[in-house]
Amino acid sequence: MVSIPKPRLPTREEIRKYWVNDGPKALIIILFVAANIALFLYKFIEYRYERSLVFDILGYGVPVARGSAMMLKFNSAMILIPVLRNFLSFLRGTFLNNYVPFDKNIIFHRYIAWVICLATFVHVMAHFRNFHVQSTTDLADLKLIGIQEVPTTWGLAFRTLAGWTGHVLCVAMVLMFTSAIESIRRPMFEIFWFTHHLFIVYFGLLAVHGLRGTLETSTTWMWIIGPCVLYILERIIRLARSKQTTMLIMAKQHPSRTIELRMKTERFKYKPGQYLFLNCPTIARNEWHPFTITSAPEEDFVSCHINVVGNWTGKLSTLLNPDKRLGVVQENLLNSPDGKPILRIDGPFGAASEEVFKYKTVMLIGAGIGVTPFASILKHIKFQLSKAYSTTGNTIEKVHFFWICRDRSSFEWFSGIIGALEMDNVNNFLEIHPYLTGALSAQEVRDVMYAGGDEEARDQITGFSAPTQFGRPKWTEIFADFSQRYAGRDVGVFFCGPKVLSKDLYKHCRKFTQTTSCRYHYNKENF
Ligand SMILES: Cc1cc2nc3c(=O)[nH]c(=O)nc-3n(C[C@H](O)[C@H](O)[C@H](O)COP(=O)(O)OP(=O)(O)OC[C@H]3O[C@@H](n4cnc5c(N)ncnc54)[C@H](O)[C@@H]3O)c2cc1C
Ligand code: HEM
Repeated sequence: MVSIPKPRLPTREEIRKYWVNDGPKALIIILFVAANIALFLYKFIEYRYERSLVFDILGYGVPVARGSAMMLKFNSAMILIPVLRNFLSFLRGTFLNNYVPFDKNIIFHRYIAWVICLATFVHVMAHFRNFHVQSTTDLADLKLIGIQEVPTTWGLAFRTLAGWTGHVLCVAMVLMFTSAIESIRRPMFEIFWFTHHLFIVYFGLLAVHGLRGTLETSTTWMWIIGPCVLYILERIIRLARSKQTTMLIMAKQHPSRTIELRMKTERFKYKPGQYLFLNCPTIARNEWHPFTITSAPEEDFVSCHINVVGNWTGKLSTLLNPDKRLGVVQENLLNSPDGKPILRIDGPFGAASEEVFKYKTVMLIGAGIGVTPFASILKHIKFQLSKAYSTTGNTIEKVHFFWICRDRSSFEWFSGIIGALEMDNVNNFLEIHPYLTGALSAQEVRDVMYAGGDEEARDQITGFSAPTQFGRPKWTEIFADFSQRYAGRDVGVFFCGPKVLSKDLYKHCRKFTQTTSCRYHYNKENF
């Protein structure tokens, strides 16, 4: 006979392990859902039971429309918070960072948006029912609830402030939502970006939508004014920063379609792992693209490494390197040939990789250009090492750096920094694990086979003393090994690269946190 285990409460250790990767997000979602249910019920109950005269005359349409409107006010106030980049970067520096998963901001923004979508649907359906009921109710009954004439359905839908603004709001939302779904946003980012600015229409119309309400005075503006003011401040800060002069001190073309930019701008203070937005007015006046900062705060310039993948990055590469040369292609440039500033910078902004310094043991996993956040972090550690690392407050004891590249040339731009770190490897703090996932060309195979002399001690692909492994990392074996080495410890896992690999790593972190005494804290960045 199969025995069914008795249900039991989770132990403190089980809760602790669950909390490691899923706790903060789950808690916020529970609070968010509870707040929505509570707000809906609060208004629903008021119009169903306390103002029952309205209910007796117009039926369920009113309490449902009021309940969903309450949700819309709350969620419209909330939706701006996760996109206040400067505000969130500030909050990351406070105690809240221990409880709030700030790097999941866009996920929350999307969740809130979909709740808005659901509440809008319910609200619109309930109002269409109301319009029908109102247009077929006796005037004497309508007068009891303050309505002075029997309206038509058409009149209610299009000739009232709430009616026409509601319809325009729906059209704006359909455009915003359809252009924001991943299959449109990824390949047509600009279309998404410009359509998304219909949020200005959204907030403008939302503020006035209920102003001529017959049943109660509209309070929507009170809900949204705070976040809107914060958002306007955010845009003012971005604008002010973008006006600062930026000098392109060097542009260097690397072999792997990567262009390195070294810039100097006024008052630009950042932490390792942060990112910035770049704008090139010659290419597009209003287009800002995010790039991770690859220099360390100790350096006297700000650098980014840009993979040429599409329209904007392609145009930037052509502007800076029209002859497609390798090496340094521009120096000390302030303006483009058309006289406009060559580059404008907005930032810095906080990212998941900033959290690296919270852990003693970390796994940094960079795939392809996803290695950029770790460039700044590793360089920063190198600078700290050279000035008595242990006294600076940084506590990292062990860094496992997994670097996964498809071709040999992709190792080129960053290998100098890693090589230098390897030489300076105090207490063996850095272990490098290079992986080459693509095949070598015939020439590369010859180079590797016939290289000799002193070079033999070093890996022929990367130049590191750690040998390059061919193929993809075997994560199950790696995690099993680390779980023994770091038993009982908290290990920060930081990944930047493609989504599929991110999902795989996340699964491994969860599984090995649940099944071993090692606690893996997963953090990711997706470009
Ligand atoms: C936080 C962050 C840090 C990044 N760091 C780096 C880096 O260090 N090096 C690097 O090479 N790339 C980085 N990227 C990716 C880089 O922003 C895009 O490759 C670049 O914007 C592509 O623009 P495009 O017009 O040439 O390509 P497109 O063909 O238009 O787009 C290629 C991809 O980039 C995305 N994308 C396009 N425009 C934007 C934009 N304005 N904002 C966000 N995503 C966009 C698209 O969704 C698409 O997936 C980062 C992205 C993010 C979000
Ligand atoms: C009523 C609905 C929505 C409103 C009012 C809204 C509002 C905003 C605002 C104000 C921004 C910030 C723009 C900036 O500062 O540069 C933004 C960004 C963004 N929104 Fe929305 N949005 C809505 C719906 C959605 C939906 C449905 C999705 C996706 C499914 C989405 C995905 C995004 C993304 C990916 C960003 C970019 C964030 C970043 O990179 O900083 N939004 N949105």
